Amino acid sequence: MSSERVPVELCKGVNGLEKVILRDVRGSSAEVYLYGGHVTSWKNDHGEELLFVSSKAIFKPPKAIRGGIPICFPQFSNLGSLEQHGFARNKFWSIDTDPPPLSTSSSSKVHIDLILRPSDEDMKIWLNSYEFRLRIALGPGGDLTLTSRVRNTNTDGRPFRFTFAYHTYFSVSDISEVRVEGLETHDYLDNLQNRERFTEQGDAITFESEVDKIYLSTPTKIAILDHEKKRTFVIRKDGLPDAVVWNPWDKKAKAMADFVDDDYKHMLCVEAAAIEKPITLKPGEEWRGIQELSAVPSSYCSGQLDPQRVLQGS
Ligand SMILES: O=P(O)(O)OC[C@H]1O[C@@H](O)[C@H](O)[C@@H](O)[C@@H]1O
Repeated sequence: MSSERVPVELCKGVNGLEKVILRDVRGSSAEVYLYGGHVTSWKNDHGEELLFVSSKAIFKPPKAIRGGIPICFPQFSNLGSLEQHGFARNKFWSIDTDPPPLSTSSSSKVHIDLILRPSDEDMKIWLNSYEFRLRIALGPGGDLTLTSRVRNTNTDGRPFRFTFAYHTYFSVSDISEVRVEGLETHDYLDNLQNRERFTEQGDAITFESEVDKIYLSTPTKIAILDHEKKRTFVIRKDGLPDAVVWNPWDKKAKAMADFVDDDYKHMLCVEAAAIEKPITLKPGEEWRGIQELSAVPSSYCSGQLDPQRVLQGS
């Protein structure tokens, strides 16, 4: 069998870091680095890359990889005493060879299960014992599903709390041509204005300057319409009420060492998250957060993209 057709392959990526390649028979694929449990590539069956990863991304611990899907856990942003976005994105995860069964359709798809457990050193920083299981599954239509299961394994009866985000960087043709549907009329905390609370207008979200907002209690479906590419990303989420929308724009882009000055034009982060109400788990309890991504050709209606068909369709 040629290596092209192996559905799950463990190999070396940038700087010799281990990565897993998932390949579906129809041609779509995904790549996951064990460093960070970090998805760095998701391609459709035409081989087109759907995620953004900066050409200046630093694939070297302890820096998180700039792009793809970093996992923010157990802290989103600086909302706590841990490092920015928590530590999961710069830990080495392991392949979970015997995960507890997941009663979802992902078992029949090409998938890989990863696990993160704290080392003794880690437990000095976050004083909790946990098991974080991450399944990455690629469907026959090219859809990519990430399922996180976090279990409290503290032996002294203590509960713990955490916040979480799938910090997904979508690849877009030109940020000025992009609209996000599904967040209009929802409340958000503006990270650029001391996290003050506002209500979004009734129109789709478009981009002409830096955006860094945490939308609260959002619908389970959000669409990103890329007018120029005639492509729509659909995000379906479960267990993740909030959604962060981030684009650093030109000034912040220049200030980031692992980002090309123009990169902001070609990416948009829409992050399925649990932030406003942190998740609390007692020992033995488990939380699940699921994000399913699909990319579909956009349909047109009187020259306009027709997001309703995407949002209301199955
Ligand atoms: O540079 P980092 O740590 O990957 O964070 C990138 C951005 O991540 C977003 O989720 C935050 O809302 C932003 O405030 C932050 O700047």
